[in-house]
Amino acid sequence: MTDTYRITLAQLNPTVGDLAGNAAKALDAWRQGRDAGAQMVALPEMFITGYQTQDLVRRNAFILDAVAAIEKLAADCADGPILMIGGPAVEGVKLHNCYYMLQGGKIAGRADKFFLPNYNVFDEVRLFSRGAIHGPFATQGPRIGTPICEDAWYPDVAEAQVESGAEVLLVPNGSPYFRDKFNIRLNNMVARVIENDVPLIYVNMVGGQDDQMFDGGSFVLNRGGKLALQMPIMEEAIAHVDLIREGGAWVAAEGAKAHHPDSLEQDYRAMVETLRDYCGKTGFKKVLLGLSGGIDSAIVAVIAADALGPDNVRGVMLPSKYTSQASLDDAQGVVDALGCAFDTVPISGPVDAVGTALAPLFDGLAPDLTEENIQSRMRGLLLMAQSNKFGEMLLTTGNKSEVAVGYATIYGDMAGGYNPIKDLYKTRVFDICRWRNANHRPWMKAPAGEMIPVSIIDKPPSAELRPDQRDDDSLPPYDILDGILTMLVDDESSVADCVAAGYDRATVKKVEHLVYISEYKRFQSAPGTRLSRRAFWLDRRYPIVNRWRDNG
Ligand SMILES: Nc1ncnc2c1ncn2[C@@H]1O[C@H](COP(=O)(O)OP(=O)(O)OC[C@H]2O[C@@H]([n+]3cccc(C(=O)O)c3)[C@H](O)[C@@H]2O)[C@@H](O)[C@H]1O
Ligand SMILES: Nc1ncnc2c1ncn2[C@@H]1O[C@H](COP(=O)(O)OP(=O)(O)OP(=O)(O)O)[C@@H](O)[C@H]1O
Ligand SMILES: NC(=O)CC[C@H](N)C(=O)O
Repeated sequence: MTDTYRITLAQLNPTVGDLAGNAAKALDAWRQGRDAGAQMVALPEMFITGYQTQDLVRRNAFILDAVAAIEKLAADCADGPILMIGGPAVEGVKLHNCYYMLQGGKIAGRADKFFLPNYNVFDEVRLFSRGAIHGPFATQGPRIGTPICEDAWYPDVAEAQVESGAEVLLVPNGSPYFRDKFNIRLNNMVARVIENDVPLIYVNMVGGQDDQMFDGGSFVLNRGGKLALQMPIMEEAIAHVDLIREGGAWVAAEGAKAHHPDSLEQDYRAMVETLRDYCGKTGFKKVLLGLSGGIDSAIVAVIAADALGPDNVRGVMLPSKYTSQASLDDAQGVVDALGCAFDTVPISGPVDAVGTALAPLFDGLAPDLTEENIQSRMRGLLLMAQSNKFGEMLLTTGNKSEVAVGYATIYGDMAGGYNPIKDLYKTRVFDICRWRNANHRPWMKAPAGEMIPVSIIDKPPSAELRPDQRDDDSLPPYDILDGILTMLVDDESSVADCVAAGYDRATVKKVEHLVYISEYKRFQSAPGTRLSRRAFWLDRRYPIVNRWRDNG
């Protein structure tokens, strides 16, 4: 028995399915821990496979490969600290989400997850079986209980482990970001510490996976709930925590406490990091986007340049006869500030050609939305042609307000592979633009300063698909629209609740209707960064065919 015990916390970014790559990262962290004199190195939940695996983890061959990668890792780490790593395991016909202890060249133990989250973005009951609550792991230092992520959000698992002798809790996590989630995590972990009177070590994963951002922010709490160490958010980090036995109980030595930025900065960084990881992990080095001179495409260009570097972003202006000089100037202003490439491809010729092709069929019919949408679809076609030719992924630029009410053209401006602002309401797009113009951080690859010209922020939003068009011709003003959407979508409020909050009933009913009838568009839309706990895709799953309306 020793009276001090060093644990290395490895807040790292795995890639789903990259078993060899994830094992190499784990081995590197283990070496860093060994070189720092640690007795244990702790990685997050399901690190060997990456997270979330979704149905990939139901494939037998994948599970066998993952377990083989863990066994190889055990052999590679035979001589030195214990390695703790998350991964799947099969027990009879049951599949478990587990935390493995690798020691002495082999798998020395395994704890299975008890509480399987099955809400919002999680479907773990579909994937895994509940395990039995596992007792603490014996070490040369403290006995360590390991509730796995959701296990630590309820009292039962930690309590059972401490009752059976755990002196420290080590919680491996795959906990994805939504705005202000850190405090929810902290409150839950403080509760476990107070209930059980033991220190708690919380190790979270970091990095983007499809829509989700795993935001790291690992930490250590001492008895009484006092913060002993806090790691940075949204970046890889390694930290060592020394546990010291004092009067029969273990105490974590005070360590560095990284600053956590405010929610605007966290949202912005989540959009940058998820786009960076989406491109990096799928193999894209470059992106392109239609740059209209409007605010949505401007902020997406800046996010992309911060994620990939301005050299890897290309803006394309596709003017029509309705495009104003101000829009041309504003689009130019964004690329000048960012220093990224810019091309212009006028659409009037191909739009006229489509009109000519359809003229015999449309003869005698008045122009309407059909012709407006052809412009948008022509832009989608021309942008996708460039994506094919140059290997650049097309970004799509619809904000959450537009995505919610279907204010976008299917197969037109909805064309594209990833949408970083999909979960950002229009009113918050303005806040984010002002924030980025005034702030710069080392993780941003684009220059500091005013990347979004003030003229873009100040002008009324317009799709410019007909003369003098403005978004508020078709939609309520964005402050009202976003207020209603926040209630209907994010808070799941009733129509009556919205009216009680002061919104006009007819406007609420119109917005409700638009949300329901645009489900088919969202079903066919690009994935995008999740920033809230009600992002479109996994948090909110509605039928496409649906005649019910709230008449309250
Ligand atoms: N449930 C359902 N399942 C499958 N398909 C369904 C459907 N309901 C309608 N549809 C189909 O969808 C079509 C209507 O959708 P869609 O073609 O998108 O056209 P639609 O939604 O009617 O018009 C596009 C709207 O987006 C606005 N907008 C805003 C900002 C930018 C842009 C831009 O393009 O740059 C556009 C534009 O002003 C207009 O209000 C219909 O032709 C119908 O066939
Ligand atoms: N003239 C254009 N040139 C290039 N792309 C365009 C043009 N017009 C529209 N697009 C593309 O279609 C998208 C949707 O247009 P929309 O008008 O909704 O957005 P925006 O112009 O960026 O912002 P805002 O809504 O504030 O005007 C744009 O973000 C852009 O990617
Ligand atoms: N992986 C998990 O069990 C995640 C669930 C957990 N409550 C979280 O989001 O932090």
